[in-house]
Amino acid sequence: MRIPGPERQEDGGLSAVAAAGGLHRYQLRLHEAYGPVVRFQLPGADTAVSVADPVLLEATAHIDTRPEELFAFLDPLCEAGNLQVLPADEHTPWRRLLLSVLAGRPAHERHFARFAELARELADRWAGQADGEPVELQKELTALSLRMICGFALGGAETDTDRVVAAFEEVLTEHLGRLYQVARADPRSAERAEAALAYLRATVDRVVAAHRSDGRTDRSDLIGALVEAGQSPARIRDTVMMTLLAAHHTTGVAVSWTLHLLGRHPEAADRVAAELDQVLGERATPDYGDLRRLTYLDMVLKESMRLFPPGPYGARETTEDLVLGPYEIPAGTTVFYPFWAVHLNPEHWPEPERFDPERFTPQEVAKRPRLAYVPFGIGPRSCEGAALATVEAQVVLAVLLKRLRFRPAPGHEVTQVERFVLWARDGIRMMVRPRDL
Ligand code: HEM
Repeated sequence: MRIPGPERQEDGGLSAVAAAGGLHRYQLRLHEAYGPVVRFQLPGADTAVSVADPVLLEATAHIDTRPEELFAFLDPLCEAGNLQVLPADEHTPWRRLLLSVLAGRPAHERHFARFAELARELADRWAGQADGEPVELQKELTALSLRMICGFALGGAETDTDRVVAAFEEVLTEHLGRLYQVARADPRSAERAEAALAYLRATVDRVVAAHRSDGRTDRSDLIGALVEAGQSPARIRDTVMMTLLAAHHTTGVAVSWTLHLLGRHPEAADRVAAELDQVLGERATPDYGDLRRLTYLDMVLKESMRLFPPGPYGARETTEDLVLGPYEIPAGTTVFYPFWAVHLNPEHWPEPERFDPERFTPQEVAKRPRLAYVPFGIGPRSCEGAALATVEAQVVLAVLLKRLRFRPAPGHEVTQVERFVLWARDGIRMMVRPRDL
């Protein structure tokens, strides 16, 4: 059966996306009009097939190839081949290695105290915020998660975290600016980004050299694991760069969207605060072992990533013919993953726009198909950092919400824009006050 979809447009689909108010709204409209499988013009990829039904998605979950053209903007950040589009035979061992560190409890436990300390410093600063002055959550929380992941990936002692953070920001401003065709304020931005990238690579090389000379490594050490597995110096540099890139915006925005939602749902914020009081007592910060007892906080975080998935899309390329329900998809097709639209599919999420953490009780989760909720993507190219990101987000939320209360800044409108991550166009400004006041 022929896959339904709109007529082809001369401009490659750009004006249709713009007229809908962005790719997400366009996806919602397409799926409403044509059903769960839609053929459409995806800017940058000619034709793609979008799948918004979690049961049909299962038939794509094994695909291990991404379309190269959609990820070409990351080429300049990799020296040994773009990690997002590595061929499957190279990707599989690399993924296994990353998972052995990022998903492992030893790494989470080892870095936990530092994560909590960084969150506490931010809570201290916000607690002292002048009365009536809002804070900008998105900027501060993405900066916080960059600090966390720098410490995680590069270790502490020999690395100047402030300088690494500043260098990474330079690289990001230039390369994301190119992607989104945003004019850079600094005419020397490209030159500075090149120098910053060289500095970051040299920093990784120094950490690698230190590992080689002292020969010790354990399962909590990313660079140690890469060195031990015999990865080339260029691949190690690329992996650190990609980890910083994948980790900091996503985790920071997950926390800021969660606080945004709690600010608009005081009854849920009260319940989170009561849970924190019960689990932590007088303690200001959780231990690693406390996290699994913060069940309501976890439900809130999940509901937030359903409504505002930090990574709203994914894509694959079929390497063989595929049957999707009544449709046949030939090899070489771009399959577009509209994770955000999947999260709003009314068949599995009644009143999909409503914030309701109760959707994530174990009983409710068991009623839904596995792929109805996919904030970390699908299959062999899904996010290797999912477990680490969850620990980071939980500890930051626990520390902030034990101490502080957030409410919307009067007159500030929060507007979503789809970038590399789901971003708030003008930031997320909120009023913060200590809970005991
Ligand atoms: C809340 C935070 C995060 C969210 C929502 C998120 C989400 C995602 C999504 C949607 C993808 C694409 C998956 C797909 O195509 O199926 C992805 C890929 C990836 N993420 Fe995350 N991520 C987060 C944090 C992190 C962290 C902390 C790290 C590393 C420490 C990380 C490392 C990666 C890597 C390396 C990939 C590429 C996967 C591959 O090609 O094998 N992410 N992430």
